[in-house]
Amino acid sequence: MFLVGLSGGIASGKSTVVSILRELGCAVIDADVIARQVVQLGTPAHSQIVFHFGEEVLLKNGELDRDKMAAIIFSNPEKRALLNSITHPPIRRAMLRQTLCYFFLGYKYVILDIPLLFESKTMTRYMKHTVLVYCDPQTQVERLMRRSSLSREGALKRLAAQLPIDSKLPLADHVIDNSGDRESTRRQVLQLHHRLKSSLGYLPTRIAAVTVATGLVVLMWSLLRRMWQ
Ligand SMILES: CC(C)(COP(=O)(O)OP(=O)(O)OC[C@H]1O[C@@H](n2cnc3c(N)ncnc32)[C@H](O)[C@@H]1O)[C@@H](O)C(=O)NCCC(=O)NCCS
Ligand SMILES: Nc1ncnc2c1ncn2[C@@H]1O[C@H](COP(=O)(O)OP(=O)(O)OP(=O)(O)O)[C@@H](O)[C@H]1O
Repeated sequence: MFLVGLSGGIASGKSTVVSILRELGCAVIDADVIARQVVQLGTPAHSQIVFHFGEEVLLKNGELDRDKMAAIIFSNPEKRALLNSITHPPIRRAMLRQTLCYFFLGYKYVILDIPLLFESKTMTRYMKHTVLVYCDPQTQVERLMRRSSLSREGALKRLAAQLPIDSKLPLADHVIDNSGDRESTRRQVLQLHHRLKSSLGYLPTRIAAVTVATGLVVLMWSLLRRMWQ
């Protein structure tokens, strides 16, 4: 069993890649989806957000006003660190629970879609493979502006809240370049899928090696005991 960490930059195409991997039957956990669940009305994180940011970050129905929150945190690194400190611990716990569920269901590997994977100092060490969904920064800005109806300035602020995508290239084991069309991305995802599946092939070999080693230890132990008796 192993974990695959998938990341990228904002609007680089992580969700696009994830939907292809899901079509192929892979188990994928999306940190952005969990990030929405952990701040729902009535959760401890929601109360902490209200305590630290005030009721002005809420909609009339009491839910988090995500546009307002985004405007605050993408312009202010201290506020961003504060929101991260509230949301990241429950996000990590929920991801761990979902990962265990997938392993109990028999999945051999689970793909974790974590936007800030390479920004985190520790998370990559739990991943057998890391995947970067790359998109050249110019295309990334254009797609972000189109997708979120943001001004260029607003889009650049969001990019600045993350490590530059080019600096993540040497940190990843696999890169999917989503700067081109969707068909090219699909082809690369299929190749990645084959590579992940073939790395599973090593698992029986490792299990066999551990079994043989354990057998040898037991055999030597019983021989030594007979010699002493
Ligand atoms: C600020 C919030 C309310 C904005 O919500 P919104 O619906 O507009 O965006 P969404 O959640 O879909 O995120 C879109 C993308 O923004 C980027 N992003 C989100 N949060 C952060 C952050 N704290 N730092 C840097 N980039 C971020 C990621 O690339 C993410 O994929 C929301 O992103 C949030 O609660 N962020 C804090 C939790 C977090 O760090 N999430 C990232 C995954 S763990
Ligand atoms: N190859 C592509 N060609 C054209 N448009 C694309 C391509 N890939 C993704 N897009 C579009 O770019 C936008 C961002 O893609 P997507 O939502 O997959 O990125 P993301 O990395 O998941 O974003 P976020 O960081 O916000 O979670 C979407 O509007 C999507 O439809």
